[in-house]
Amino acid sequence: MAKNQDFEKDFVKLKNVSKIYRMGEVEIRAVDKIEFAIDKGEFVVVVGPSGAGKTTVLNILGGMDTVTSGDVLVDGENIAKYSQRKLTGYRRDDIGFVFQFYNLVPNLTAKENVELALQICKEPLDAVQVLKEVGLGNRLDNFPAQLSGGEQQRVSIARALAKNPKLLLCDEPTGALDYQTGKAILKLLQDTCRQKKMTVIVITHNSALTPMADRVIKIKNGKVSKMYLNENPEPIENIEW
Ligand SMILES: Nc1ncnc2c1ncn2[C@@H]1O[C@H](COP(=O)(O)OP(=O)(O)OP(=O)(O)O)[C@@H](O)[C@H]1O
Repeated sequence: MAKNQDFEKDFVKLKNVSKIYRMGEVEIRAVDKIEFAIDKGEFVVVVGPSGAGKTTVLNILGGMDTVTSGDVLVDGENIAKYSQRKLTGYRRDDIGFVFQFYNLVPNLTAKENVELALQICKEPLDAVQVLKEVGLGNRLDNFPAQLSGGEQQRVSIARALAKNPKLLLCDEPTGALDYQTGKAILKLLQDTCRQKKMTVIVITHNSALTPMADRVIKIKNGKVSKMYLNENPEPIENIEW
């Protein structure tokens, strides 16, 4: 992968970021002075046990949650210092989110689900074009209930990609899918990263998936326990788990 150009380095950078939830007397450090950086166009896998803080980190990066302290730099902007109003714009224009459950609107077709999301963002791509790219060119007018789980997840990925986001954030995107379908979705995410030079961050609890990533970030107890780069990331097809 052609990297190491200065402008692509540290596209995302978390500096000394903490997120503390206070529940009465109890203090939960979901994220504890975490630090890491990601270059532009990388395919990143975030792994760690349940409760390690993975979702909290992703939600902070996506502007869905705020930090207790620390700095969150995305494309040179410190979003930790954003007002609520600026964060709303950031979520709308700069972030594509893919969740375990697809969150499609049941009474809208695949095409309408994507178009709906595009109504609120600044520089959207063409909904039909993106649906074709994710392999759904012949399912544009189907409702979610007429699509398989994998196809519904493709719609939700198209919905996120059509926003032309700076970051594509995926929280357990294959959690509700069977093995083969999950693999196909991960392949789509890896291919998208390569073809669109999109920065893609995928959370998983499955450490067998780490060879597919350019960068692996292991999180434990709200901190990075290990981070490394794979010189030669494996195509998903070659990974078995
Ligand atoms: N809104 C909240 N209020 C209180 N505690 C929270 C809240 N959100 C998360 N936590 C706590 O913060 C810690 C980290 O949670 P988080 O969901 O980020 O972990 P995770 O690594 O994504 O886990 P999982 O793989 O199970 O989803 C957990 O102990 C969790 O209970």
